Amino acid sequence: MSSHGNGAAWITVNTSGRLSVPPEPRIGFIEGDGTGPDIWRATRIVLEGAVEKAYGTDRKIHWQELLAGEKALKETGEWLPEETLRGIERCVVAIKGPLTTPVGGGIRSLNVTLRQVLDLYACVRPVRYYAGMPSPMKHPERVNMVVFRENTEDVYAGIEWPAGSDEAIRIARFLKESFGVDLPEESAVGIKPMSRLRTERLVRRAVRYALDRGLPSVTLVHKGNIMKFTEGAFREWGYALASREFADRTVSESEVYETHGGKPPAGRIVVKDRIADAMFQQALLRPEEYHVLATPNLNGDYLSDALAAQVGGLGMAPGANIGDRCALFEATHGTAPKYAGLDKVNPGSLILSGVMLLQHIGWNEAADCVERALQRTVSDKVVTYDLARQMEGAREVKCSEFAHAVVERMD
Ligand SMILES: NC(=O)C1=CN([C@@H]2O[C@H](COP(=O)(O)OP(=O)(O)OC[C@H]3O[C@@H](n4cnc5c(N)ncnc54)[C@H](OP(=O)(O)O)[C@@H]3O)[C@@H](O)[C@H]2O)C=CC1
Ligand SMILES: O=C(O)CCC(=O)C(=O)O
Ligand SMILES: [Mg+2]
Repeated sequence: MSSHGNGAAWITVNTSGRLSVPPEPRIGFIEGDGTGPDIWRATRIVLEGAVEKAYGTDRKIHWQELLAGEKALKETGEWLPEETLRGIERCVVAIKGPLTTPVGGGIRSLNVTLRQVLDLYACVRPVRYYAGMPSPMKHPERVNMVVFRENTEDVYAGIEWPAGSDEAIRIARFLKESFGVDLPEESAVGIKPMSRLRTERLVRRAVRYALDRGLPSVTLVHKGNIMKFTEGAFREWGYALASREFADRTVSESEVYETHGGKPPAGRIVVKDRIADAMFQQALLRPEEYHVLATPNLNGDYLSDALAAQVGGLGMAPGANIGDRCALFEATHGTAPKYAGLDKVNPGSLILSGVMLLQHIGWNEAADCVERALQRTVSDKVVTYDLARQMEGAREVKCSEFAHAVVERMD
């Protein structure tokens, strides 16, 4: 990893996770596959524009390129070089474009590997409405939720074997002999591990997030009626954690009705739970009742794209993978391969992930500058194809032109 720039310095993090950010931090970036290079170029223009606008020459980001995905394979022969993992740890804060994962076979997800290896256990995906965005909802402005998705276990742990493999046959035999469980012939087998400690640290982060921001509720989203000992346990562990560690700051929804006459006591957030299928319809019909959602990995993946669609689509859906030490910011969407290299897709999601990065390092003036300018750009109906096709009277611009339009609107 090269380092350059006279004042460039590393961000450091203490044992309680507090960052110390120099005026000219080195921040890692992975360009990504598919449309990644297009949206990264656009994002960089916007973030640099905002830092300059907010701080003049007093602050500056020194970007450190880290290789992953197709570019890494081409340049190093590896999909995810060790140097990249060490680079993210060294930088403490990094941002990435999307990386391709083949369906069915081939390499396992590099995105998931990054989260697991670096223990970035909370996938945080805020979903909010920017005025003027097209939406299939009557009241998209009522959607304002933050998804906290467990990022390291569940069916994403990658413990699975193909139908007919020696391992799948041995597991089927073991299940039959030990537990009398019959699997249909030629069954593929996957394992869904969900642990108490990993559930607790995710829910703890979600509750703290709600408390820090004065948000009214945290909802545990699970499929515990069917998967009783995994998703059902997520619910139980989540409630237990909230009442044990945040006893005087939280109240469960059932207590609200049973002992508080339907009104939560002042200063307490309500912890509630919803079964995942019901949560999708609640998000459409009663979104204003939900603020922070804490959920296992698979539910969180599905929910993030669905919620994004409610406020304008995957083009404006940011995210962060956060651990106790490092944070890696990335859009909710993938590589959108059919648009690769066309300078066409919406860089909004990665730009807003950059806003989350700026907030994470405490550069709130620059973060606000981007958000204001982005809002103005959308309000002026200067948008990429995805929004233009849903808007009356929009001016469709390319990905790079959108970035310049945002910078022009900075104050
Ligand atoms: N974190 C990551 O790096 C992720 C990686 N992936 C990977 O990405 C690859 C492609 O996945 P796929 O299922 O096609 O999902 P994608 O999210 O890449 O794309 C699906 C559709 O969403 C819309 N879309 C996505 N990004 C944008 C954008 N920036 N601006 C506007 N519209 C956008 C496009 O819709 P339309 O066709 O209507 O224009 C696109 O065809 C897979 O290999 C997958 O594994 C997927 C998710 C996350
Ligand atoms: O890793 C991938 O390719 C897909 C991951 C994904 O969809 C997500 O994290 O939202
Ligand atoms: Mg996804």
